[in-house]
Amino acid sequence: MFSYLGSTMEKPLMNSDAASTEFGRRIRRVTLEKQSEIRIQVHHFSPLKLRVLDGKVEIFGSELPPKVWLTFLPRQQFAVFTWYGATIELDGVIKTEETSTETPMVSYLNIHNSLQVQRHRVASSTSNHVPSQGPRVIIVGDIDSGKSTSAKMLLSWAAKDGFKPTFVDLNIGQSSITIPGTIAATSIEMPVGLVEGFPLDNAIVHYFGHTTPRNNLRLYKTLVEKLARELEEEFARNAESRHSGMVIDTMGWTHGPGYELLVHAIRKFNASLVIVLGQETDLVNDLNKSFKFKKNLRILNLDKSTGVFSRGTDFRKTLRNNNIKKYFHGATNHLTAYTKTAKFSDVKVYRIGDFPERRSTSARRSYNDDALKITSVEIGEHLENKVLAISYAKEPNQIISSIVAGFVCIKNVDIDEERITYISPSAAESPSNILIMGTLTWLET
Ligand SMILES: Nc1ncnc2c1ncn2[C@@H]1O[C@H](COP(=O)(O)OP(=O)(O)OP(=O)(O)O)[C@@H](O)[C@H]1O
Repeated sequence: MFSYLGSTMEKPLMNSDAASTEFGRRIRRVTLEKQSEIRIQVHHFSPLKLRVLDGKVEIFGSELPPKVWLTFLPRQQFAVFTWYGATIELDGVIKTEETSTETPMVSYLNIHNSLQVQRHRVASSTSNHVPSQGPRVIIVGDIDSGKSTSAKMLLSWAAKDGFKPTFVDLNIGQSSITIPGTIAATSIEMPVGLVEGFPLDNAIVHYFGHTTPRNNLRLYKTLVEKLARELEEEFARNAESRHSGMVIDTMGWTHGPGYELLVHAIRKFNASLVIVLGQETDLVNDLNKSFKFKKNLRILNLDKSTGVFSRGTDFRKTLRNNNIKKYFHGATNHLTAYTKTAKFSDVKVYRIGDFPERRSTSARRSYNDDALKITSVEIGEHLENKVLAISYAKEPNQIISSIVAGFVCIKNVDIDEERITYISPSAAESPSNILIMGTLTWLET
């Protein structure tokens, strides 16, 4: 399990009096009618505070506590939705805002209700005719079609109703559980945190090391298969998780090799429901053809919410950087990472497969004989700013089959002194000296 996190030092808090003086001046009240939502994009450089004055509201399936001021991060994009009407207060600068009664929430809730019926049926059945497996939902669609958001909703609603579904995150470009470039799963026991996000301490994490599967399609598939087997083993031991099923988030790559990866994931996780988001007639037809003979697989096409934000390349890059920053410094940047040093001889760095260290389309290789080859990497300045995973492998040949304990980021490589300086979120000694290198880098700003 994911152990190498969580003991980071708390930064001293800022004086909050000054903030609260300013705070009173900008408060704005918004009344939401029933089944409507306010869609908000927080300003890029300052946070937003929000509280519920009256009624019940939820953000992507997580209910907000009444009367408590909650802080949302710069750039955060979300919708505050109410089923029966509510009044909220906002304090801070908003980049964009829109209120709408046109939401797909009723259709999402209908899906949740049908999943709950299945969960209750498998949990209470003693009959051999009823499968003991809870629903396995995989959400597919174009980029920015709302896949991660709808996954969050289905998971949070299930957790609120007492189940413990497993969230499987295959979206290496915009990972939700931990840093980008990971293929991971975690059990959801309570609605997903509005700012903190998904629980990390019991997550099963594999490091792919790249933000696009094109760098090594074979490795991507291998790690997906590995994770699927690990979850089957977990479900065999744990009836509660098995009955609760899983919700799988995927990448927005739905054509060519991207489509093959979707089909592969649907098969390996033995999905029972594919939700296709958006106007994707071709994708739905292709999936229907590919799974013509798969019994017990439903393919459902749902509208994409008009509230989903489209995010450009630069914004996505910033989100990836923020995600890595969150790992080292906490969701609200309130933690200080530990700076450590190690002798070259104390660490062993490996790479999986053959990939260009810098981005170059022409040099990309995706499916070759070397795709799963483990090679030792010479320590040098090229490692500066690289994010490396700490593998639980005891030997290099176990690297692909092992999960990772966490990540470090190399800050400096001193060739003369043969020492590296790196940051880590944990004061504890690293559980292993085997590190995995991909193309993921992070430059702290
Ligand atoms: N109804 C909504 N109102 C406001 N913002 C929303 C709404 N639904 C989704 N969003 C925001 O839109 C952005 C894109 O949504 P989401 O991450 O769910 O899409 P995705 O299909 O998973 O994207 P990708 O494939 O690129 O990972 C996110 O920032 C999300 O918080």
